[in-house]
Amino acid sequence: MSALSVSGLSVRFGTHEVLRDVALDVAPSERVVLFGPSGVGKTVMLRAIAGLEPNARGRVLLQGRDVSDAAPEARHIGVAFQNFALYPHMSARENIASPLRAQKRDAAEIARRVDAVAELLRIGHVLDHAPRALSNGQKQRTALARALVGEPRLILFDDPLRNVDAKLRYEMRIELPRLLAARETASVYVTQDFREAMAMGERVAVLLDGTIVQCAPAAEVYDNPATIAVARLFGDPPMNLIPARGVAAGGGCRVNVAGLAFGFAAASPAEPVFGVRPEAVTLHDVGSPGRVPARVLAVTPMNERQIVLLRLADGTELVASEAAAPAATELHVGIAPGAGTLFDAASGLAVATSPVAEEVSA
Ligand SMILES: Nc1ncnc2c1ncn2[C@@H]1O[C@H](COP(=O)(O)OP(=O)(O)OP(=O)(O)O)[C@@H](O)[C@H]1O
Repeated sequence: MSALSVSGLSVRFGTHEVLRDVALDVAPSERVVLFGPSGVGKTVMLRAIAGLEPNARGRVLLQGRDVSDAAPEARHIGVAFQNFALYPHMSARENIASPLRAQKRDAAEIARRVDAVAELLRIGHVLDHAPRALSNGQKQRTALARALVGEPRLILFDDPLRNVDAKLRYEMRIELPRLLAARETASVYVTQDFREAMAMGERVAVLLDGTIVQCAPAAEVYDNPATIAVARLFGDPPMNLIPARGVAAGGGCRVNVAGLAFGFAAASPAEPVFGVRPEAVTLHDVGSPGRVPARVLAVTPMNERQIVLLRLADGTELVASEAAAPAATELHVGIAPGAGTLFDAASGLAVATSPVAEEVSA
């Protein structure tokens, strides 16, 4: 039975429809990332699941139990927000204990569980501090401890690492999935950072224009984005999107992309666009069939990689991601075998993946 099952979720503020008939299922212990650009409705969706959004319509089931009309405290969901949301007048210990007090647990049990979760998150030594006397990292850990302490079956994370430094973010990307797995806790984790989505989510749900346009394992969203909009958002540098020409061939189509040709097992859309990740663009010193001449326009270092901007003979610009900067400025470009997605510019949808490279006929 799903840890969380959302269906028909709609939220409207006046004439602004933020969410439209959204559905999402989260399996027990599963980590799902809710990914999307700023203002798309990620926080609104979490608030609706938690019972904090009065404008929400639709059904929310937790372990099969319909909580659509239940008050937030009756849902037993852990929540961690990006701004920590600690009570300023309470110590870290009292903050962490607050969900247990709301559940009317006895004092001995509260003390035991707070100590255990504080030890897990390495904040045992600051439990008596007020939030203003905690570092940002300690505040974040206190907020996480509060979300975990009631041992909820589901935790909602609203971009919890947005306001913390790079070191803590890195630590938490490793620690948090371990912690959630050890406690068999399902989670919905909001972020607009695709790297965080890749690190935190077993599946990524991409929210755009009021609906979830793709919900799939993180690597699949990266390799095979369902729409051009997802391809533009998910990845940095983003996928190359190159207008192409397509003709029917065999049972599928043959697509010409800046002097290269690929066969896809689908009919050609009227306005084909060939998408390819920068990592799948290969650079070579010598030409051969399946390669086209290119000139290096710029090389920019990015996270240990070199981002190479290229111009092909027909004027197409393409980005490659390389381990080292190319030595020459005139070189030859190919596409890794099987890489590439065919999109339809008219609908914005992906229509085929896994192309077969073909010889270019004159
Ligand atoms: N109470 C409200 N009344 C009116 N509009 C609201 C209300 N709450 C949210 N909105 C609007 O709903 C939209 C979605 O907001 P939301 O905070 O969910 O975005 P988000 O995807 O979480 O963005 P970010 O990543 O920047 O946090 C925004 O346009 C916001 O202005």
